[in-house]
Amino acid sequence: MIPRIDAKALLGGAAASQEAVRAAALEIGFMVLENTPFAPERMAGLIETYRGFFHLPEAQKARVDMAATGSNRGWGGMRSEQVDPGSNPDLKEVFDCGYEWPGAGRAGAPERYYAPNLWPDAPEGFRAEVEAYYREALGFCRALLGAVAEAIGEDRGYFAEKFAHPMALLRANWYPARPDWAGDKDFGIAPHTDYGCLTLLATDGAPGLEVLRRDGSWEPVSAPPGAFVINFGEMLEMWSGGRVRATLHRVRGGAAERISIPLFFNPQWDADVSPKGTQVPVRAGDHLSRRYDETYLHMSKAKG
Ligand SMILES: O=C(O)CCC(=O)C(=O)O
Ligand SMILES: [Fe+2]
Repeated sequence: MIPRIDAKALLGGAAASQEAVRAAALEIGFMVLENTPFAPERMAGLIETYRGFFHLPEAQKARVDMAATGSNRGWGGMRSEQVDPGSNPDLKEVFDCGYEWPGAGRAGAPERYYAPNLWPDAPEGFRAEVEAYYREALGFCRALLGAVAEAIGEDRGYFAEKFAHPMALLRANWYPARPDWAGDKDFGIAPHTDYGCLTLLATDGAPGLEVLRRDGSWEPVSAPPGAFVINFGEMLEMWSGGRVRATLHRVRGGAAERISIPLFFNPQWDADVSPKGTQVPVRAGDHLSRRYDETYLHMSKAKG
């Protein structure tokens, strides 16, 4: 069972909440956070703002198509991403924006990790609302990662100091109703693990997300606006020496459209995410680049 945890109690240091997070991180890889600082109305509004964008005519969305760029900022159309080589490309559209760091080049960071965002001219107010959420969600993720570090027996700052310029990516997923012709290899998002440390996932409350249990069955999980599904990614699994679990999950897609908004909380590009005591460093940027090249089809094509 995926635990449901009170965010206020957790961030206030309540021992029972910490214990629940510890079990979630080390055994399940998923948890639901309730009683968060994000009001349900605000999150429902954000979802409607993204919906307004996804419902625009295709030609208008194409003006911010990431496929015309070498990076992953802006709109990604249907089947533009394949998260599982054994399944077909995903039946979803996405809108991605990320961390902008004007000094990235001077610091030696490759441009792709901190590429400039692309903003559509509609719906009105889209950019301001999304940017405000990005900033606040980033702050919340920082606090949360500190609490997770503590819960698994590390210093609060153990991971946090590698997030000065996080390669954090805010995405909206739009899953239209599952088409009649869809088969066994067609998913809204095929089974995958997330690439980074921690994912803060807001949803419209509709079911759809399923998490792989150890017995091989799939457990549905949902959270209404204002609550979040949290899961842990590949970098945190590596960084913690395999203690924290990055768990497979998927969305098949249903009769009605569905929107989810994950914030992938990734460390800064040059963070070493190898386990303690290993001789060979693993740079966060290299891991992310490899996974991006494998999944965004416009990037794997660009590589030849
Ligand atoms: O839509 C969802 O509930 C999950 C999305 C997801 O797993 C992802 O974007 O990585
Ligand atoms: Fe995911």
